Amino acid sequence: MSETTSTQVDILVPGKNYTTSCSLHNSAITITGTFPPLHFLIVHLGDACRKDLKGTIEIPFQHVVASNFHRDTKSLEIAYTWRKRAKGPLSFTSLKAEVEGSSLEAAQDWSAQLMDKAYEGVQRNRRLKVLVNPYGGVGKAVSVFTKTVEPILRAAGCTLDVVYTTHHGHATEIASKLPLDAFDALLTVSGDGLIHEVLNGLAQHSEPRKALSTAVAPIPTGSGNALSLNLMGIKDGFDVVAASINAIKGKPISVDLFLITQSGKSSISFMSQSVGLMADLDVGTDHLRWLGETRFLYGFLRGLIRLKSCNIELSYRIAEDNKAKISDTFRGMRKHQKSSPPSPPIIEEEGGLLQPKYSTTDTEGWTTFSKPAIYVYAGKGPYVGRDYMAFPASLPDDGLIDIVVRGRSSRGEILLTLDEGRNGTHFWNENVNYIKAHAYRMRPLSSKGSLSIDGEAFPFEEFQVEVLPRYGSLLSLHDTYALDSDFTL
Ligand SMILES: Nc1ncnc2c1ncn2[C@@H]1O[C@H](COP(=O)(O)OP(=O)(O)OP(=O)(O)O)[C@@H](O)[C@H]1O
Repeated sequence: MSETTSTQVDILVPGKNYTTSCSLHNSAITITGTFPPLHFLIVHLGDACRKDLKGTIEIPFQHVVASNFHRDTKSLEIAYTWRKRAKGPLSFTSLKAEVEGSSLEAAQDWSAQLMDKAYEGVQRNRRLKVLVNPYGGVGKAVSVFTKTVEPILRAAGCTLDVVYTTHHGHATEIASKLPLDAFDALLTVSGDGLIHEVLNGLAQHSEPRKALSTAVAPIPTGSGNALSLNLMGIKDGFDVVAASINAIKGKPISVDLFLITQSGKSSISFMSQSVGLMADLDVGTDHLRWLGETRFLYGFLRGLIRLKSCNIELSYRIAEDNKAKISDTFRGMRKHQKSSPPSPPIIEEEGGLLQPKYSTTDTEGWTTFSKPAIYVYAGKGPYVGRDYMAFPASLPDDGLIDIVVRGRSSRGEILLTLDEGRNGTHFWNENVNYIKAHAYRMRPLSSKGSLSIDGEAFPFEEFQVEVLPRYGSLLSLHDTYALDSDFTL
């Protein structure tokens, strides 16, 4: 066991035909005893529930969803998540048993202590607004929600207000009128498209800053689930059980958002903007949602066959474009910044949120990128897909946007970069420019092209982007982006 010095409240639990002993430690409970063969086999292959040869399993507190002791029946029920296979997804289960050898008070106290530890520093019984997109991804959101996610949220004592979206724009309508004090968090059972809608709805709220401070938590059921990957990591990013744990136990973190201005209209982006080859991944593959993530590969290959430079003019308000310096800052922040500093008090801005600070005609202090490019990809959050860490130097709240510009290249070179993109090493590729900026602007120099913002198609027309520092709030179990602990630039 990893912890030995701790609260030791043991309870003997004779189940229907087996006996176990539960103990509280510093970071986990242990259940020791003689298990019936099937239960033994299942439990002991687990990773979250570690084993030893004497028949002891360990359940980290973070995996404990609920513990209830029923005095009338003297029964204890512990609901928790665990992995059947070390690299497999999380499953939700519960252990039910009768308590023996302890007083009612001791058992009650033990169960209460377990709950205190399982929810340390976290508000329990969250009030959740849940938006389920029946249309997203491969169309399984409804059954995933009702069969897998909802039982976990209910077991955790959450109050749910569930809406199944009926049309494009529905989530924006709901978020724009959200009664802000009625909910602790807003869950999207969807892909990134619905999150884009939700954030735009919150920005259109009568109290936009307060509305945007509502913590958002994604349950990944779309074809693009980048936000979930960034919050939960590669291993758990597509795991709806892990995402449910995040929804009930994640802590709010502040993140930067982007304000997009195009043709006098403003909107919010939280993830990325792309033109050129990388926009082809999303734009025009919408009708292939049933393919799941494969639609992005199809879009990429189609773009690669047609390969051409994107005819645009890019300019930006630069913060840094020296890769060594960007890398140094990134490593320093990862090392020292375990959690974001507290958010400043919310002050609603006059004239509403969606007022750009930079005029679109301003040129002073703007740098123009003059070389030809195959694509420009700008955004926040390292992963844009499971196989593509587009912005490896991204930090959730540095007040900057990362801009990646791929210079003119052969198809072979691009394929190689794509492979480098799995772990972000394209950052160092000399044909890749990596810029940290406060704002940028893009002007198409021809009428043909694609612009993708957060995976949605936008008109291929001039637009400007500026960072809204720490305007957004997300739930996270990791305080920052969930990268492998050994990841470095
Ligand atoms: N009932 C509905 N019918 C049709 N479209 C809907 C419905 N509800 C939501 N939508 C739209 O579905 C789109 C895709 O949503 P979502 O992000 O959940 O799925 P996705 O497959 O991951 O898409 P993307 O990869 O583009 O983000 C959103 O733009 C949203 O407006």
